[in-house]
Amino acid sequence: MDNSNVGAVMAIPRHVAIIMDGNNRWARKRLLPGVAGHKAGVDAVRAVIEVCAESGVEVLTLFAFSSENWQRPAEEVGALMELFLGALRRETRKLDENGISLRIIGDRSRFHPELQAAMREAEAKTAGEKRFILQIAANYGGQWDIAQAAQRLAREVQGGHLQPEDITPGLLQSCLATGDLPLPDLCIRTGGEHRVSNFLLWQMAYSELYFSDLLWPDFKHEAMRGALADFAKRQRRFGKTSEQVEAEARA
Ligand SMILES: CC(C)=CCC/C(C)=C/CC/C(C)=C/CC/C(C)=C\CC/C(C)=C\CC/C(C)=C\CC/C(C)=C\CC/C(C)=C\CC/C(C)=C\CC/C(C)=C\CC/C(C)=C\COP(=O)(O)OP(=O)(O)O
Ligand SMILES: O=P(O)(O)OP(=O)(O)O
Ligand SMILES: [Mg+2]
Repeated sequence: MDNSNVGAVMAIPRHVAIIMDGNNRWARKRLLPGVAGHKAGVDAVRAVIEVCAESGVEVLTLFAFSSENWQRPAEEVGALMELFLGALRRETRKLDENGISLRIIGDRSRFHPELQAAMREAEAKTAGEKRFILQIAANYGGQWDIAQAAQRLAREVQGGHLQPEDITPGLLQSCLATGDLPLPDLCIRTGGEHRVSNFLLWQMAYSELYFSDLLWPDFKHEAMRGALADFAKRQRRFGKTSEQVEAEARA
């Protein structure tokens, strides 16, 4: 499977994925409740959308809530759900007016019906040919994504529409929640931890990883531009040698 894409040549990532970590620590440092950190994090969301859209990035995927985050205290989970609902109600029109299409990936069945309805409405309102796709991962887990793709394929085999040997990495990839989008070229994690926490496990096979010690609410325009500049300096080899990649660039 060819995992390379145009972004590799132009040095602008087509798809940026971000683990927005460090909101609670940001709040604690200010003696504020954790939810104040999540609220402050929404401004950083706005800043990275602006920088990515103006830089020519096509897809931005933000990890807003993992399949493991249900284990947090009930008050925090409740506050996050309120924040999601508020953002959907407040920001959908602005997204549409700015040529941004919203998509939500993850298992929605566990969300309150009101939140599920707001998600569907926001997606419908912003659907269509857009310059930029904002993808929010909510109740998302990379392991869940691979399992749901396997289930879809198993149903096809069971129905007699597919042979087991037809299941290739490319076919499985097309059944992931991000199936029709380019793979993430750049994956950023803020908050100083160096792990992927069950984010886009399959899709990150060849992503460039960028770790920032900044806590998410502090990751604004300048920090995002710094991450893009760092990406532009990297040589992506996809298994080849430097010499091969350089020769291809000259050709
Ligand atoms: C288009 C184009 C090309 C234009 C060019 C011109 C140009 C520049 C245009 C600019 C466009 C412009 C003006 C943009 C402005 C932006 C705009 C129009 C709107 C802003 C939109 C906005 C604020 C939000 C949009 C989202 C939305 C409408 C709704 C989605 C609702 C939803 C489901 C989620 C919302 C996400 C959100 C807003 C907040 C979530 C809270 C947050 C910040 C982070 C949560 C952090 C958390 C709970 C965990 C951390 C990360 C994680 C999920 C897991 C890993 O961490 P964890 O700690 O669990 O790991 P360990 O246990 O330690 O391992
Ligand atoms: O963004 P969060 O809630 O994961 O914060 P922290 O990592 O500081 O606990
Ligand atoms: Mg965290």
